Amino acid sequence: MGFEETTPIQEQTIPLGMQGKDVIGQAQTGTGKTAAFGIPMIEKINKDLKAVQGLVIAPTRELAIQVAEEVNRLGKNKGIRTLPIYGGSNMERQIRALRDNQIVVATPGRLLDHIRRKTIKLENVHTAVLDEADEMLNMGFIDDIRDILKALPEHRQTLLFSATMPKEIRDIATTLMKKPEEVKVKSKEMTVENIDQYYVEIPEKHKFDTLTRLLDIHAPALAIVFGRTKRRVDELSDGLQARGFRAEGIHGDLTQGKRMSVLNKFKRGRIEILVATDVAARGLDISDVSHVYNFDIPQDPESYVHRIGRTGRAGRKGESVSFVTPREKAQLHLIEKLTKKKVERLHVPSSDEAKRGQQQVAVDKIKETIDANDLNKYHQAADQLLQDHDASEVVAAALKLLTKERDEVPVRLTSVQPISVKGAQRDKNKNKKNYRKDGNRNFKRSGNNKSRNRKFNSKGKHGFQNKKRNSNVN
Ligand SMILES: Nc1ncnc2c1ncn2[C@@H]1O[C@H](COP(=O)(O)OP(=O)(O)OP(=O)(O)O)[C@@H](O)[C@H]1O
Ligand SMILES: [Mg+2]
Repeated sequence: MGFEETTPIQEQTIPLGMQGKDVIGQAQTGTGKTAAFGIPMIEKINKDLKAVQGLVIAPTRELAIQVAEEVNRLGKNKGIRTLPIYGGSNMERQIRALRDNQIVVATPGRLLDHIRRKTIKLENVHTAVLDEADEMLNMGFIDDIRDILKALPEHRQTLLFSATMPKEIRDIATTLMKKPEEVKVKSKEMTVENIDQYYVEIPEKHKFDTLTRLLDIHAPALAIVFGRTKRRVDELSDGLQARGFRAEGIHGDLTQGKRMSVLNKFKRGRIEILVATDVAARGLDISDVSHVYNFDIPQDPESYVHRIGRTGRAGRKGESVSFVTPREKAQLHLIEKLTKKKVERLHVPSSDEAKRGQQQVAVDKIKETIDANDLNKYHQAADQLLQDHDASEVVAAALKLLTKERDEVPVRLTSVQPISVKGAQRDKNKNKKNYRKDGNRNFKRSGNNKSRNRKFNSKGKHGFQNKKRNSNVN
């Protein structure tokens, strides 16, 4: 797969996995936890036994598909096949496919359906993995997980992985495991060092204009904008489209087909902005995501870690910006306490700065075109133009043509209540129920494997450094 060295979590947990130990593995987002459990699982599969021997459980359909794809690639040379099973897809076809796959990656709901209908045989499962384990052991899923684990052989290895692992959840976890080894990759911060983290303090009513300005200034390759509710996501993606961005929304009320198609378009770069609820917060591995915007600050500090972790993966650089209304400052502090990392304040950009940002994109395009050195066909026309016009005039006209001038159509969003720290605690339980069940939180990964040949690195920082205070928001 082009990997040159193991990541720390892989180095520390693969040997334990091989020894048959139960493991709770915690490491930052994008650091290769999938292979950390996938490699030892594949190593222990008996190729000659045509039965399910390894089981991975993941919270969303699309994550199940992505993990199955990665494990499939890892097991390819050994001839080990991995099947994703998830709700919303054809049951009969899954039952047939189950016959020749030795590893299954499943969402809890659909797996329980198969267990209850006795359409899956689990007596040969020797390794079970809970990916995003703290999520899987949270209110929404815990009962299903207990039922699933009961259906597995007593003699088995259980592996739990996540970037976050609150203590209460870890305590529940240990009751489901046999003397687990706890591996926590040592790092100062819970978030990845190569994500530059910023916040803007801003009243609710100015958030949208600020978002579009930041998008113009940052010119992200691919960006994810997180909103708090499904309605919010719909309104945001409509608003962004109205201002000329290629944006689409994804949340639990859309059909499976629609979610898949939006996500695939995003991976191929046919849309540049994915607007999402927390349904897209965990596990998704899309390498070109350069920016994450928390349009609404997350209710749950753990969710912040996962959301911003959609960028800065496998040693790449990333940036995150969280919008905080004045009454939500306490929530930001709670996040900083969990991540042990200070989030830097970013000044709110003015509309002039946004315009300069758009022009800069045009300037960069021109520079890239010059560097590409393929202009022979244009020189004659260029010389002609320069005879008749001043050089600066010609370049300015070219820039004007290349600059996407933003149509500042007014966009009004339904306002939402600010998050209060107390409210966040109270709402937590209520919320977990909302995304329960197989189906609401799902994504797929494309076969986009470019840029695989690389080492993990976390090189020095770069990026915008506009930390001046200024709240000029017109
Ligand atoms: N040793 C390695 N060297 C280089 N790239 C790797 C290595 N191991 C895994 N990767 C790649 O790193 C990316 C991130 O891996 P993965 O999705 O497993 O991260 P994760 O730790 O599960 O993150 P999250 O907490 O967000 O789920 C993937 O594209 C994966 O193929
Ligand atoms: Mg993962």
